[in-house]
Amino acid sequence: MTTSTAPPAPHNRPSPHSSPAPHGRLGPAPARWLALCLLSTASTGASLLLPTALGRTLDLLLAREPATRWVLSCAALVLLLALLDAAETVLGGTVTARTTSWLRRRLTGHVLAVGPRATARFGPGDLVARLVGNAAQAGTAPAARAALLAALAGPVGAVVALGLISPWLAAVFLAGAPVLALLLRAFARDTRECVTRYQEVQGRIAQALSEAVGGHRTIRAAGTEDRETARVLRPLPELSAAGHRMWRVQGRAAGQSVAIAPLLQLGVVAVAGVLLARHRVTVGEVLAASRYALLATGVGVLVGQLAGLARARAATGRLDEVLAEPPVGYGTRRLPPGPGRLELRGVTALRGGRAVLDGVDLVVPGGTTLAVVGRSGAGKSLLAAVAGRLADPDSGEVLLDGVPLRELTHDEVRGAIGYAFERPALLGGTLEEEIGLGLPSPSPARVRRAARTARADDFVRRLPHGYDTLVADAPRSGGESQRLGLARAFAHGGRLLVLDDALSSLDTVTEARIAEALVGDGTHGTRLLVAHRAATAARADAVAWLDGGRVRAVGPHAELWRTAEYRAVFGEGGEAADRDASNRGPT
Ligand SMILES: Nc1ncnc2c1ncn2[C@@H]1O[C@H](COP(=O)(O)OP(=O)(O)OP(=O)(O)O)[C@@H](O)[C@H]1O
Repeated sequence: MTTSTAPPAPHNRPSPHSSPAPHGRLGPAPARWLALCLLSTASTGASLLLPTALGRTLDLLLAREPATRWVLSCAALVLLLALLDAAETVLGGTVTARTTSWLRRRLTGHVLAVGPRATARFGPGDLVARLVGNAAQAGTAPAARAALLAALAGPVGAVVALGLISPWLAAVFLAGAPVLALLLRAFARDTRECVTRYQEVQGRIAQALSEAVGGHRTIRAAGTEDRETARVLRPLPELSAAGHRMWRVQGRAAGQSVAIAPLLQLGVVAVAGVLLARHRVTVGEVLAASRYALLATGVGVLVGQLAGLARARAATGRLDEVLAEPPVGYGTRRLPPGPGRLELRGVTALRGGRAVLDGVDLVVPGGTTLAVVGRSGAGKSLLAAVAGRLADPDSGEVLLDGVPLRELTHDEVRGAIGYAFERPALLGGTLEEEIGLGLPSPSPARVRRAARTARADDFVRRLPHGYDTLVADAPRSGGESQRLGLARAFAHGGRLLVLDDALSSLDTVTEARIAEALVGDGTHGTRLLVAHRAATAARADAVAWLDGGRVRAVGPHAELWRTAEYRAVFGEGGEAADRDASNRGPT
């Protein structure tokens, strides 16, 4: 069974989910994001006005002049700050939630548009970690960016306000500002590095865990639970190291800012004191200057915002890696009417640097059945995948009724080709929905007819809710699952049906009945069967004998059977040699 994936099609066309361009910096709700920026900036503006208002109030009170208006202004500013803060929290949460949901939708669509190549490159566990954890972190990016803008506006505004009180005050602060700027830059860089590392290790743990969950029977049978736990958790020390480094970086930045910020504040207040003594500023202005100095050196706020943004950006980088994988491209052509003639012309497919299919030429006339046989690893599953455009060849062409599959639209190719696999993936609906999967409007009669042909109708009807039973509530054997997969393929009814080892778990009687129905009634179009049993091959109109990725011979089974090497493919019991069905995963 092929677990591999094809390299990108040489002439990909964009699909609805295809745009690999990284998402916009403003996220999916630019109006809300702008509103958030305005709110944050307004909040910063109000906090910048407050010291001036307080200073002015103090001056008036000291001069025993009426200050009611200014006292009320101060109260209004404090109230405004509280309201803006509440609005910011609500709007920030909304922007984050919308961005996260948008990213998850986009990533899910993209992963499915890329197909098995995405799973092969990242692994299912890591993909889930990116989709769940990293998408949530990346979703905070627009709100974090807005918060950082506002946090930066605070110190900038405070320096301007200091300059308005006295240029000397601004000069004192600006003398020390480069050190603060360098400190923040180094902090942002170091944080990003360790956060990226942290998230990458998390992804590896998730991947190992998903392998362990998928293989729990094997682990239990081998009694290797402890070893497996140790394997899943092996990256923990790396995770811990990255976490500790993150705290060290944060601690160092906080420590350095604690050392520098008070010095700067002290300098500003000292100069303000000198200016007061020389009657160049008022007492109220000294009060305002001391508060502006606090605002200007608000590195603590900036450090927090920067750390949040670094986390969000690192997560965004991990999502962008997935989004950069090109999706499968489709063409614009439709199929002409035809019997379902399948043609492979010089098909070569590389995997792991070697040609798993090597210049395969095959023609399956419309309405006939071709069995593909060969030893394990001969390339049968890859040939089945290429024939139904689940993978693209690296060179050569696959044509259905004379049209290259790559030139067909998505709906045309999926509507024309039905599939059944050794282990069908049943995706969580009712059995009726699962059998009708992919059909625009599957009628109950069509679903039941297909189930009867696949010998699935009996056991489905024995279930308490029959066809309405949810997949999760339908206990089934491997053979019963296969029959549901076959029913799905029969219900599909396209002009080409590809069965990739889809009869292997059936008892011989059931297999014989299904194969007879499939081959005999002529309603299933053209059929390509990957077969391990000699009896299945014998029922086909012709057999393609695959050996080491090449077609060794094509002909009726009875004719090929005269060759000892062909017989050896099926082994003594009539089954293909060297098979190890136990390692195959759901398809
Ligand atoms: N991504 C990959 N990287 C390297 N080799 C791969 C990859 N995918 C598949 N192969 C190899 O390609 C060969 C053909 O695989 P395929 O699944 O088509 O064999 P098969 O004939 O269907 O075997 P079986 O009868 O055991 O199912 C195998 O040797 C397999 O190891």
